[in-house]
Amino acid sequence: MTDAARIVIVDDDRAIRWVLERALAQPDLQVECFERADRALERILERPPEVLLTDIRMPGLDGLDLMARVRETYPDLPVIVMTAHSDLDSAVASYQGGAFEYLPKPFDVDEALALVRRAVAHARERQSPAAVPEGLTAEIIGEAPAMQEVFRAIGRLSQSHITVLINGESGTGKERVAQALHQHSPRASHPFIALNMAAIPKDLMESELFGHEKGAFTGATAQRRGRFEQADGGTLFLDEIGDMPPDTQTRLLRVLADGEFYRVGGHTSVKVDVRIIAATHQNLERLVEDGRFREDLFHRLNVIRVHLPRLAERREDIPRLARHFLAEAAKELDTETKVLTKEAEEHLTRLPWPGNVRQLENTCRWLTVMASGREVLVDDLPPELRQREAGEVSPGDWRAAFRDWADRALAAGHTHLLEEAVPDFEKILIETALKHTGGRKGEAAELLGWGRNTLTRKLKTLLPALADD
Ligand SMILES: Nc1ncnc2c1ncn2[C@@H]1O[C@H](COP(=O)(O)OP(=O)(O)OP(=O)(O)O)[C@@H](O)[C@H]1O
Repeated sequence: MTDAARIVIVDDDRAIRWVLERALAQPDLQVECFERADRALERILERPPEVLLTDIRMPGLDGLDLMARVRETYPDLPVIVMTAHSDLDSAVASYQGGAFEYLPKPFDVDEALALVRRAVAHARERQSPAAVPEGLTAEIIGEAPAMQEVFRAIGRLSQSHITVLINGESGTGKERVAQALHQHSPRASHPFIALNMAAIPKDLMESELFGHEKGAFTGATAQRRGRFEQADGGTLFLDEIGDMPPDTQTRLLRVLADGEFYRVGGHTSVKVDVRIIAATHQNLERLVEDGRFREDLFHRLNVIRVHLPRLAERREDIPRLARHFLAEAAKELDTETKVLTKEAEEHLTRLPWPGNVRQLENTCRWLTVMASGREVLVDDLPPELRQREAGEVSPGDWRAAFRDWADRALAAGHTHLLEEAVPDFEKILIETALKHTGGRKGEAAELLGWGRNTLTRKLKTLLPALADD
């Protein structure tokens, strides 16, 4: 078993500290409470915990200052903020890019415990490579020929500082390969910093990459080092590079050419030595053709290309990957490791896996929690995976695709998702029902389970071309 995870709690309210200390009194957690943020900061700098839980409003150093200070030294330390909603925006802005969770007050103790456990798992997954023995963070499973090709590339590139562009669908392991490239490079003892372009609001991107000076914009209360500076001597992994806005592309190109840049609002240039590994699931050539990605930047990044195959193109790896993820999930949840029956393993091997390795990993985590016995049967699989054979579209597929859409939309900063999704959802059902009834609306309403009047009303707003006037 791994050591107990250390959690630091900061709140000036004694009652909250008391409740949390009891809620988190678990064998796998070790809690330290602080009434004042300055004391907590001293402790954190002396010995960083796995997770920090902090209130925002406190006398003296407040939660925002505390996060800013912690972030300078431990940019990836997961922070859980306990606060009323009104303070959330400033909290997010001050910890932008770091792992961040939000626990609205008043909270439920089970919810707090679940959130802390998730943050611990996250912290352990992302522990800085420098602190973890080599090989452990980037173990890549792959015996399929397509993966052997990837390993050969990692080997060939191991002594180099060259820029690499990794291509592959979401969840195929691009970040993992980037980590492996870093760990097997001469830069291994320096930081590996990962940044996902799709997850950062556009207006914060430049400050995230290049840092800012105090007073550069509203909210810039202190000077901040950007990811480029943090990665000095090491590797900067730019995920979803296709989502980088044009202005930032221009700036990045200049940095790559000159090796120096200015912090936002700064007048002194900063010199860095950073290796770039970029990744995308998009077709960058097409983005260049469409004028959405700078051609010169594309050529700078596209020096060596590594392609990660979809999981469905390396099915032979599925059993080993599944065993590995089941063992990992058991360790993480401190429970026994589930074992797949031959039938379940064969079934998993035939599925289409649109979410690739990440979907398989999540499925294994799900099974570890949900399967009733130690042996996993086909019937234990989540319902949407039970029936599905490769290439066949089952009624459950849309849920996975839909979940994926919601994930991406949120990661890209969309809000009001229901307003976006519900009309499309209804439109698709109406169109399909009408197709089945040859356009007869009364019957279509029945198929949908609506009254005729409801359908008429919906058609007017959603599909005016089909509405009666
Ligand atoms: N070959 C592999 N062996 C073991 N674990 C893997 C492998 N490939 C991927 N994983 C795991 O699967 C998950 C998804 O991988 P990763 O985050 O690297 O994918 P990605 O292609 O960067 O995804 P995205 O484009 O969505 O960010 C991670 O938890 C990673 O550790």
